[in-house]
Amino acid sequence: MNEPIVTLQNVTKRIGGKTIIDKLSFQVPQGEVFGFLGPNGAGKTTTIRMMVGLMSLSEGDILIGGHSIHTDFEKAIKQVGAIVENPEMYKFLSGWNNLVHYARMVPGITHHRIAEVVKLMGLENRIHDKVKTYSLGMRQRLGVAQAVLHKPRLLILDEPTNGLDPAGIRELRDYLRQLSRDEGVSVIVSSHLLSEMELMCDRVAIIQNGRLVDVRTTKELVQEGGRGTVVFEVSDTKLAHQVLAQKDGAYPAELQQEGIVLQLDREEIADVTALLVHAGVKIFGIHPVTTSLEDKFLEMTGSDQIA
Ligand SMILES: Nc1ncnc2c1ncn2[C@@H]1O[C@H](COP(=O)(O)OP(=O)(O)OP(=O)(O)O)[C@@H](O)[C@H]1O
Repeated sequence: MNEPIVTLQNVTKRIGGKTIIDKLSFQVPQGEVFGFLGPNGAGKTTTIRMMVGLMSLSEGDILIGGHSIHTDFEKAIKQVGAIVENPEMYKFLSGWNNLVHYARMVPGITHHRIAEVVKLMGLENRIHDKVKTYSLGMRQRLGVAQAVLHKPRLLILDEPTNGLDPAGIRELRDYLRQLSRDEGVSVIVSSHLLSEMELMCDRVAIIQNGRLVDVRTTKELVQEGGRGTVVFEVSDTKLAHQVLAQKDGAYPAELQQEGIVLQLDREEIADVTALLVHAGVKIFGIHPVTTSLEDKFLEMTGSDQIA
């Protein structure tokens, strides 16, 4: 693992005698897109507010680029760009003028740098239009552009995909990946949307009730996801059913209107496909019904609060 950009050490937050965050410890390696995943009320926003200095810690420490948020606050926070609540933009100004206005408050930001981030976030064609004419996705990207103007090493976005449609989510993901590649910035995004995290992140920390459940690469989570429901759309469902029935109950299949339905892990999907093709059954489609990350999440947290 690279040197971590963020280290949480036993981070605890109590409000009014209630423990909201309970001894949370994990590290975010540099250069990763890291997901902070948990059901509503798990404590994602509270943790992020502590990471960006908007809220004090009751106990523990957060190191950013090796600097303690307690003893070296200025140096720690200088390395962070963030969108915690909706980014405040002047809707009647252009995107460009919003960035120029913001840049006046931060020493050392040139017009050249503004143009650079505008290009990085794919806003160059519309940057001189008023923000009120922007789509939600464009406003989010303008917010990200603003947050990275000062070249932070770490970008933190709280629920950045809220309200975006799937196309907007994919677009944001691609721009964040590009930003991570081109500027070497590490990105932390929080979400309760598992399918998004799977697409967007290299690694995820899963939290529930203010406690860490697990930290895994999304690849590991998907591979370990266990069995999921898979629908095979085939030319002859009866023949397919017979072929699988001959395998001594190894592949119990249900016949449904849309095809045959089985509970399989990844390896078994390949085996069943080979069996059917070998028996002369045409396969028109193989559709996993739930993503394995979602199954894994339910298994880990026992929560039904997923999107
Ligand atoms: N200022 C506060 N006073 C009392 N309780 C609070 C305060 N802020 C947060 N909480 C509680 O702490 C818990 C965690 O809240 P938090 O907003 O961090 O969760 P979250 O994971 O970001 O959830 P969501 O996805 O709904 O935003 C919740 O039970 C919330 O009610």
